[in-house]
Amino acid sequence: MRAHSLYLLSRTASVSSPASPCRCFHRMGSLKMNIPIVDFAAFSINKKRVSNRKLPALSKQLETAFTEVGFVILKNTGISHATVTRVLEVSKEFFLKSKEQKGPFRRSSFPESENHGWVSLETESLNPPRPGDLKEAYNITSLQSDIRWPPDPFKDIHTSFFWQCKDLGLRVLRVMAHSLDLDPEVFLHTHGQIGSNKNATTLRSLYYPSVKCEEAKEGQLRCGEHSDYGSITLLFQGSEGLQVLSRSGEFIDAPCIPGAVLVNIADLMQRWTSDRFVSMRHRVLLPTAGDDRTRQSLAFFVHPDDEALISCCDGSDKYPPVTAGAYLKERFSKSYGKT
Ligand SMILES: O=C(O)CCC(=O)C(=O)O
Ligand SMILES: [Fe+2]
Repeated sequence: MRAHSLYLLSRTASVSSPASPCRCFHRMGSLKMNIPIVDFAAFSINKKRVSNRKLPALSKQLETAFTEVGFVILKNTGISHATVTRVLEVSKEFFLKSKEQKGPFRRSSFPESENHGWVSLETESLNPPRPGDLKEAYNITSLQSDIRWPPDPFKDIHTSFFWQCKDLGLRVLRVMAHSLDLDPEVFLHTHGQIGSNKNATTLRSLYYPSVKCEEAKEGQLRCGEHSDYGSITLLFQGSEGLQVLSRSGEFIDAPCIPGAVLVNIADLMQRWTSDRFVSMRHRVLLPTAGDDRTRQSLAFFVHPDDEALISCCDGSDKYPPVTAGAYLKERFSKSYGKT
């Protein structure tokens, strides 16, 4: 699902007139994207053993969501709202520190893990023609014992959340394999090294500071239009603000349901499934004028192991085989190209 217009303005949002100093997009109405809500209790991470009885129905629901919308909302995953709130709270303590305190954790200061670390405001453009995104992020890609961490309890809280997300991500992938009539283990084998330096899976804590939209640059957003790069993404939103591109080409507000997890297909998975599962673009607009609230979210980007060779699972040659590591390197070079 690639859309080609420069900034992808949508009918649900309009840019303020040139005469106005305010550069916000203004949301019109309260239409919400119709994303299927699926009860994942049968595969909850709290269940040591899962019964396959519910697998056919569940895999059908995921198949419908991922072929038609590219997104699904999972309830009863076993990751509690309280856990998410605590991770957001501890992350925020870090983001509120001074630049000097955050500097030593900057992305690119961890030679053993290229994507790991703090991303400062306007450093990344997820839609490269736009100015840098008005967000900060902390990427946790490496859990090696010698990696430096911000002060306690950052490490423990984020590490424990990382493992919960890994568990949930692998359970979702198992159900997806069933949806695609593949060996149930196929995605598990290709995602065997999550948490090691041989796999790029990343827990990213995002912080969108308060913005005065009249001070933003022309075309600048909190998070530019993009699709994710890996296999699937688990997204935990602290508050509303995400918009998702519909199949009819409009950006529509995604619901934010406390305790639920938004899961989307990412680009490598779309390629892997020969476009059967769709990786849809999404974005976070600037707040409307006078809204000085900050926003937070947690994204868990699930990636195959760097060495995993991704070729179309239907046996077609729609896309040439590519290793997950090489593909990701190419994508990062574009989104961080302007630094
Ligand atoms: O903050 C959000 O809700 C979305 C962030 C996102 O899409 C991303 O970082 O890839
Ligand atoms: Fe994203």
